[in-house]
Amino acid sequence: MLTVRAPATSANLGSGFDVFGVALERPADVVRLKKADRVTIEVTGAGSQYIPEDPNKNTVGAVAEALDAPAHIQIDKGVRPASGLGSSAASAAAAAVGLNELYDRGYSREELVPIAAKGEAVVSGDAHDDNVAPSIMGGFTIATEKGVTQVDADIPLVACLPDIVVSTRDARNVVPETARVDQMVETVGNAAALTTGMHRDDPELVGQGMHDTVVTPARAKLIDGYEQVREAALAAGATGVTISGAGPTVIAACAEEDRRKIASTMLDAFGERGVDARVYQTRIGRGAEVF
Ligand SMILES: Nc1ncnc2c1ncn2[C@@H]1O[C@H](COP(=O)(O)OP(=O)(O)O)[C@@H](O)[C@H]1O
Ligand SMILES: N[C@@H](CCOP(=O)(O)O)C(=O)O
Repeated sequence: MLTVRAPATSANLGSGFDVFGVALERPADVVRLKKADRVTIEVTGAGSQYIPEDPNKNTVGAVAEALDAPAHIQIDKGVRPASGLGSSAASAAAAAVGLNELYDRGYSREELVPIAAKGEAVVSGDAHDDNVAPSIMGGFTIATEKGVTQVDADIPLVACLPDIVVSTRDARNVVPETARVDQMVETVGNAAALTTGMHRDDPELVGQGMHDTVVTPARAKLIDGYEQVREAALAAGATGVTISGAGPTVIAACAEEDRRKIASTMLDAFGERGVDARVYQTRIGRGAEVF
């Protein structure tokens, strides 16, 4: 029996749609794996009633198949599904890291990223790597077709999860098919600022780089109160605010000393719209850990 803790992640960070991602210090999924003749899955924890235990429908089933590694897989969800915090990816990342070790397959962390992404294809129809990459490798990741670049960044974050369900599949359907050249120019500038900010552990530069006028405005319509929460967080000192992944979580970058105030301000702003929410005061953290 092997236990793996794989962290929640925040993908996109505004300017890095389908490319950027960060591992969060908390929350996380804890997955226990035992060799078996066939794949069986058991799910407990946050939102487990909405997660299928059928290996053809759970992200870990696709990973076990890709690694030819049948096992009994117990998933204790710390990351609620359809949260924008890489819930489906956290389980897939844990399964990839755990089964690789259990069956001694010898893949590197980077090689496990496309394998774990096969799980994402099961739920969102697309094998995007931007959640599984940071959940497996930790820190800030840039995932492209050429592979993953990883930086051990340290930035304080607030992730505010409203009691709204937005499935990644639905949120991908509202992404505009085209962007203007001026939006492309702005996106390149913001993405470059964010990447430099990650290298320097600079929350100002990271926050500045989270601005996006292409994908975020289209998706904001799916999150009741998004604009109010964003403005409240910025007024409380956040250096940047955007939708985490496909939403509905709203994520803010900040200086350490402002984090607590920003967290309570975001909760209050959702509350004023009559939306219950929970908040994680967190920071960029490590990738999947095996116990
Ligand atoms: N191991 C898993 N953990 C979480 N969700 C899963 C898992 N396997 C399948 N799913 C399904 O994936 C969907 C949630 O994934 P997604 O919409 O990408 O949300 P998130 O942004 O939290 O990853 C739900 O329909 C859920 O039932
Ligand atoms: N790049 C993807 C990321 C989805 O993240 P999730 O945490 O909502 O699953 C997208 O924006 O569609």
